[in-house]
Amino acid sequence: MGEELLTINHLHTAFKRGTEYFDAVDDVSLKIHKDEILAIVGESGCGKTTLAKSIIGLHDLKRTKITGNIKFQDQELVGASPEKFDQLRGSDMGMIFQDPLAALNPLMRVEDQVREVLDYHTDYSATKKHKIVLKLLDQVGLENPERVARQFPHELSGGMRQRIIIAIAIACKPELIIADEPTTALDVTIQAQILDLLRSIQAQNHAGIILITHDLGVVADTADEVVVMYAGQVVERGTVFQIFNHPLHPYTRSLLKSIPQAEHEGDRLYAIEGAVPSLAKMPHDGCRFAPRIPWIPESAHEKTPTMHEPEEGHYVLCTCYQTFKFENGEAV
Ligand SMILES: Nc1ncnc2c1ncn2[C@@H]1O[C@H](COP(=O)(O)OP(=O)(O)OP(=O)(O)O)[C@@H](O)[C@H]1O
Repeated sequence: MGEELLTINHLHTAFKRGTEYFDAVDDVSLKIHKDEILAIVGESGCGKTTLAKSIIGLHDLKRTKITGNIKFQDQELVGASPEKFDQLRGSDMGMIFQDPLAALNPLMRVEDQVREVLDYHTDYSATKKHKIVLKLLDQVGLENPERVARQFPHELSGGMRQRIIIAIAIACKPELIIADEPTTALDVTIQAQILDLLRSIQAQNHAGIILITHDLGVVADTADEVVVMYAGQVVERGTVFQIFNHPLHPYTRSLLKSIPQAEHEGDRLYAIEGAVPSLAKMPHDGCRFAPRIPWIPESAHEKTPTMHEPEEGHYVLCTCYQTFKFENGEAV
């Protein structure tokens, strides 16, 4: 494992609604190392994007309260100044978001958009920047970089646009890349290519990558470590092998069951009953997943759930992971 890159301890990110603050990220702790892809998974509304934005300093601090610690390299990011984040974003930290069209400027040619980040963070000559832009476009798998550099975003396919976003994100060789649903807007074949690209960038640049997704299917052969979030909390974390081969928390078990399987094509897809509670309705006591697994008796949950480590490096919140129900002879 590479050296530690980012360590988050007891992070709370709360949004102001009226006069009250509500935690969208509630006591999250995790670590990412260099050379590692850490996937953060969970349904929509579990707090994944809120967590990512806390790391890269994109919250409006007039309406958001962040407490706890985010240590990146040797710097504390909770409470860091906007200038500090401006300096980190694009240089030490790269970002890739879901919708490449929204992230690109429709009126600027590709070359100008990729070069912008070099203009901001380096004092290279124009010729050197031009060379770097072409090299980056080639590195992200775009054929004919000279031509692509002259094009506008609307002239490119969705997959090509996402490659441009990745080129911008890696332009300054960041130590940490945060990719928030980088493949959600793309079709399945392109999805696989973009994930391959992220993996090869990680291998070449030795970066740490945080891959945020609601889809456990994309995690299986991309990630090294997995963090499962539910209702603002980490409910399970472990290596990709542990999470896929020995999932513990009933939420993780349900997420895995809801991945479409080729051999069950045509069967009804498993869906987790109920929905993630909204911030205002978030229960503060007990296991937050309990209302969605009524078959697990109350006595199986902890009143105040704690993190357990039933096997080395594999963590799970609440004792309810020890209870299973059997459906068609299968434990769920
Ligand atoms: N700026 C904001 N102000 C108030 N509430 C917010 C804000 N951003 C997110 N929330 C709320 O915080 C909770 C977590 O949202 P978040 O977007 O982090 O979840 P997510 O897991 O990333 O979901 P998605 O995959 O849909 O982006 C949700 O209840 C959401 O409504």
